[in-house]
Amino acid sequence: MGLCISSLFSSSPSKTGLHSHDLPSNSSQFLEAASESSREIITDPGKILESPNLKVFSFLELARATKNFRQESMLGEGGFGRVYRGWIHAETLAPCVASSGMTVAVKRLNSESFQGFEEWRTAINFLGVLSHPNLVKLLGYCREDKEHLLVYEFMPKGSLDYHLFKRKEPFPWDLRIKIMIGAARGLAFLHGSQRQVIYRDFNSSRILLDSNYEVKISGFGLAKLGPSQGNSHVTTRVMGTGGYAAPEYMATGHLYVKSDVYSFGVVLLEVMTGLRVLDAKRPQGQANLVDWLRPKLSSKHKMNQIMDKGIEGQYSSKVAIQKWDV
Ligand SMILES: Nc1ncnc2c1ncn2[C@@H]1O[C@H](COP(=O)(O)OP(=O)(O)OP(=O)(O)O)[C@@H](O)[C@H]1O
Repeated sequence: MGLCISSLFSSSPSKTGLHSHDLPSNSSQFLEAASESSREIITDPGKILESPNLKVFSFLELARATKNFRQESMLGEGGFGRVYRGWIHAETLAPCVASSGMTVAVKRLNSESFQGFEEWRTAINFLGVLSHPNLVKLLGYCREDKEHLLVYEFMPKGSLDYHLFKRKEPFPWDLRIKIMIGAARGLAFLHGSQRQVIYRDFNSSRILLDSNYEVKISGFGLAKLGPSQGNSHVTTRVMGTGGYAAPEYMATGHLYVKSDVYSFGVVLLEVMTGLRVLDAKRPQGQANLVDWLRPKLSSKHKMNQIMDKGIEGQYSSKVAIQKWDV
């Protein structure tokens, strides 16, 4: 499988984490106040595996596991393929009948897409060796003729963007906080290895949730190894999701570890306001959440105004403002 990524990491990847000086000021304040995390991050149980521990599935096995990729098994659709619910035996990982064994999410990449293939390969290279409670677990993959598939553990509570923007009742504050802490730990693990990993596409649809609303960062199709020694950034084609990508990366193609931290700050803003980063239906001047709200972030009074009205009373406004007080 092309790159041997595991050899590029140190064996103790989780010591540094997200340092406050790496963060946009608001995110930094949030992380310090909300997670009290430095001690916990040091004992983070993430690890880099010596070699990938992935099952190679046949296409037939995955067709069986997903009931032949039928419509009712579909969980969602991304830019490069569809994701299906499937069932495999928990120990042997062999396909089994629906509702027995363990549920998995099977991503079937569009066979004609070169970018889809690149994302498939990158996801295997990184998730094959990176193991952390806040990163989604890749169980295996399949490559047969033009077919490229990935088999992930199933995340029953869906994605953060669903809970923030699509469900009817407001998503509770305590879960929002819990999720941002989990996401920060996942990113801290990626950033903490000697040869850092830049996730590059951090956004609220990439934050998947297990049955206890524990975060599993998914995707990894755009992940990149961080700069080699002595360099501050890697130069690369501009990719990612509009609204979340750091402006200097968009302008120059220079990708920093801090580019992920910028995206974390954008998701944090979505979590605080309950609003999507980009929404052309909002009044003029408000379509881009960051452009609209950035000037308000330094004012305690204005901060109160931008918090999601649906969760009023669920948090102490003093605490919310303190976290943003810069
Ligand atoms: N492990 C999983 N467990 C449960 N549902 C999942 C899982 N992975 C993906 N999904 C569902 O499938 C949908 C599509 O996922 P996918 O990763 O293909 O989309 P994406 O995030 O837009 O990525 P891309 O556009 O890069 O392919 C997600 O929105 C989610 O609802």
